[in-house]
Amino acid sequence: MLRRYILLNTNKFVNCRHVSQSMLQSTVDEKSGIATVTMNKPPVNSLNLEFLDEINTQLNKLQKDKIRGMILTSGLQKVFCAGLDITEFYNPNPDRLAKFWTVLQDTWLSLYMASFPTVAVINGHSPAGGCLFAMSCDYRVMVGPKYTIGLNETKLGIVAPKWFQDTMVAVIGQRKAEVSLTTGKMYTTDEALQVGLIDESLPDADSALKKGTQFLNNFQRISPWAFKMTKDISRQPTVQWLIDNKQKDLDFVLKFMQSPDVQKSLGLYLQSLKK
Ligand SMILES: CCCCCCCCCCC/C=C/C(=O)SCCNC(=O)CCNC(=O)[C@H](O)C(C)(C)COP(=O)(O)OP(=O)(O)OC[C@H]1O[C@@H](n2cnc3c(N)ncnc32)[C@H](O)[C@@H]1OP(=O)(O)O
Repeated sequence: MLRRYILLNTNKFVNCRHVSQSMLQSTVDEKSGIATVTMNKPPVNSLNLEFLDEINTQLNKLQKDKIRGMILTSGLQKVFCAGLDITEFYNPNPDRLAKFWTVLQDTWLSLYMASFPTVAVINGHSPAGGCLFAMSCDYRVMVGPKYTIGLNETKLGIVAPKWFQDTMVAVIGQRKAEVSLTTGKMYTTDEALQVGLIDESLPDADSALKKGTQFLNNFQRISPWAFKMTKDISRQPTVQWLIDNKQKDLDFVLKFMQSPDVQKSLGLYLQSLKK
């Protein structure tokens, strides 16, 4: 559907195509070809099976539409994305858990290897899976100073899978990633900037969106083919393990998540969140 002059979260009217409207809003600026994909699943954009499926479908559609770049952001007040929906793991139905994990693997591959340049405008907290999504974009602009970002899995009594860990290593390096992962460190915006987990920190969402757009505009003078080949070569070592081990990764998660110790930790963590 083509709609002109719709209001974007920058409070500016722009010429754009409205692609979808549900838990995910996607608009494409017709002049620049840049899509803004806004996650809008209250209260915290937690990634459950249906939401992940919608994100993956949208990423594949944007790829087919040959957009020139994408900004991934949140429509919520103070959360970019709270990570994977923990209720998918707690007392799971094995069939649903298998579908959930498979869609997560596919969504990550679609985002990490997107043929177009991607920017995460991190306008709220971004733990665990939220941090994974941000790290999978080509550039990260975060609104500071009050939000946090990191892979906090050990704090839940669980383990970040190899491909989560490898994604962090690719962004901040082996040593910093190891300390960050083992301690389940959640970084403040300033700390994240210092360690290289984010590329820029801006005081408000509007300036962060502008900065993200500026980054994407760099690619107006770069051939999409040259961009994609370069990104493929750079990211291939990080994705190859999952491509070769999707079933093994899934089998491990199914077994791990059904173990009584892990269920106990998750139950306690869920309870602490409710408090
Ligand atoms: C050898 C190899 C082994 C490999 C084995 C692999 C095993 C699998 C690995 C799985 C990897 C997991 C990745 C993840 O992403 S797990 C999710 C981690 N996320 C978190 O810890 C975030 C928790 N949430 C928060 O910290 C806060 O909610 C947040 C800062 C994001 C926002 O705070 P705020 O005060 O705004 O909101 P509330 O805390 O009041 O939350 C509102 C309601 O939302 C519920 N909630 C929050 N987060 C989640 C979530 N991730 N999933 C489900 N539900 C969530 C929260 O309970 C509140 O609910 P109620 O309104 O009902 O109280």
